[in-house]
Amino acid sequence: MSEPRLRVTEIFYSIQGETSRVGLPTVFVRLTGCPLRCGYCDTAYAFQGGEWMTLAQILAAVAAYALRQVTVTGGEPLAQRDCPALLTALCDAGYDVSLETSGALDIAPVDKRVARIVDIKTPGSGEVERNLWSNIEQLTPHDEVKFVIVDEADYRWAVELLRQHRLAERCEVLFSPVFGKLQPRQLAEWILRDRLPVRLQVQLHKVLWGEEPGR
Ligand SMILES: C[S@@+](CC[C@H](N)C(=O)[O-])C[C@H]1O[C@@H](n2cnc3c(N)ncnc32)[C@H](O)[C@@H]1O
Ligand SMILES: Nc1nc2[nH]cc(C(=O)O)c2c(=O)[nH]1
Ligand code: SF4
Ligand SMILES: [Mg+2]
Repeated sequence: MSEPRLRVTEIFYSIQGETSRVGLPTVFVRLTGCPLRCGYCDTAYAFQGGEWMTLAQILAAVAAYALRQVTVTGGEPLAQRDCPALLTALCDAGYDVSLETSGALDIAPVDKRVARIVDIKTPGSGEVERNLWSNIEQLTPHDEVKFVIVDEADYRWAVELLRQHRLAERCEVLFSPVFGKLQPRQLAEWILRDRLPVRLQVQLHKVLWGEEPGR
């Protein structure tokens, strides 16, 4: 077998802006390419291009930041064959590793030490038919599911899924408004009204830096 190599758009460090790890200084490895086209995607610059890197090159670039938290994202990281090998190598190197994934690809090959953040694509994303529903049974308390919500119809849809699959009993559940499209305050009011056992999250990095790439 050839040495694992991945196409990488950027490796940078920032304040974690999403998930329950929000606020922690984190190194991000953004892998190139995505088979989905969510209407709201804020990372379309990662669809093409990138640079091929070996595992050793990626590990060296991550190590240079001297942080404990590492997030692998994209694009859609699991669309690259060698992503599971990268995640295992990062765990072996002692990092606290999380993965941001669209929920369209099987999360089973991912190292169990990795916190898998699984986005469930809503109708408003335009990619709802890509959800791989078998991922839900694989979620553990170490993982998180996330709904990125465009409008009230998306909200209602997410609440229905939450109840149907008892998601809050499986793992942390995140509800996040699409930036610039749904007011965080509106989503907060709905969550409070319905007494939902979910965590509201806004993208903290956009509060801090706006929509700058590499943040
Ligand atoms: C850029 S994606 C990369 C990982 C993977 N492709 C996914 O969709 O989960 C990282 C996260 O950003 C979210 N996201 C993308 N654009 C957004 C926006 N405009 N507002 C809020 N969240 C957004 C996605 O839904 C996803 O949860
Ligand atoms: N600061 C910051 N935090 C993030 N958490 C998840 C991100 C992502 O793009 O997946 C992200 C990102 O792009 N920037
Ligand atoms: S799956 Fe993620 S990277 Fe791909 S288009 Fe949707 S939000 Fe963007
Ligand atoms: Mg982002």
